[in-house]
Amino acid sequence: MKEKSFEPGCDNVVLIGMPGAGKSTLGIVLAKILCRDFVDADLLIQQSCDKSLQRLIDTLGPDAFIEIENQVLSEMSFEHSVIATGGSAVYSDAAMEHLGKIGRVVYLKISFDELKARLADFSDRGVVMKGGIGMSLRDLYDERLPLYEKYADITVDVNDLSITAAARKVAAALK
Ligand SMILES: Nc1ncnc2c1ncn2[C@@H]1O[C@H](COP(=O)(O)OP(=O)(O)O)[C@@H](O)[C@H]1O
Ligand SMILES: O=C(O)C1=C[C@@H](OP(=O)(O)O)[C@@H](O)[C@H](O)C1
Ligand SMILES: [Mg+2]
Repeated sequence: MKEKSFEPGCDNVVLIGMPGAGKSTLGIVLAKILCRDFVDADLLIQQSCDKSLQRLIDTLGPDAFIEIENQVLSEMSFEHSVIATGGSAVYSDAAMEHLGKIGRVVYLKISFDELKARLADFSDRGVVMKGGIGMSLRDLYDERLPLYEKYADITVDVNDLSITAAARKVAAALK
C-alpha cells in the first residue's frame, strides 16, 4: 500500500475500477460501515448537464464526455466521504491527481470474466469506448487495467464477493 498523509479535508475514500465493479452499490454500503457521506460522481455529471450518462456519451462522443468528467472530478471538494467515480475517470490525469490529493484511492478489481458477466448489457450502460464501435470488452479491460493500477493507493480484489462482503473487505483494507 502506498503511504499517504492525511490533512483535514483529505480523508475521503475514492473508488475506481471497471464499470460493474460495484463502485456505486458497494460505495453506499461502505459509507455506512465507515460512517461517512456518499457521493456518486456520475450523478453529479448528470446533474451538471441535465442529461443521462448514456445520452451524454452518445451525443458528445468519448473525448468531450471525458473532458466534462475531468472538470466535475477536478472540482470536487468533499470531506469525510466515500466517492464513487465512473469507470472512465482514469482517462483524466488532472482529475486523478486531484482525487489522489483529497483521499485514498481504492481500486475495486474484478477479472475479465466477472466484467463480462456484470456488463452483459453494456451497450445501454454508458461506457466510454475510446476505440470506437470496433472496441471489444476485452480491449476495454486491457486498456484500463494499467490505468487503475497506476492510480490506486490500495487494490482490493472483489471477485466472487457479495456487495456487503466486498464492502467489508475494503473497510478492512483501509484500516
Ligand atoms: N459484489 C457484487 N456481486 C454481484 N453483483 C454486483 C456486485 N457489485 C455490483 N454488482 C452488480 O453489478 C452491477 C453494477 O454495479 P455498480 O455498483 O453500478 O458498478 P459501478 O458503479 O462500478 O459501475 C449492478 O447490477 C450491481 O448490482
Ligand atoms: O466506464 C465507463 O466508461 C463509464 C462508466 C460509468 O460509470 P460506472 O463505472 O459507475 O458504471 C459512467 O461514468 C460513464 O458512463 C462511463
Ligand atoms: Mg457507478
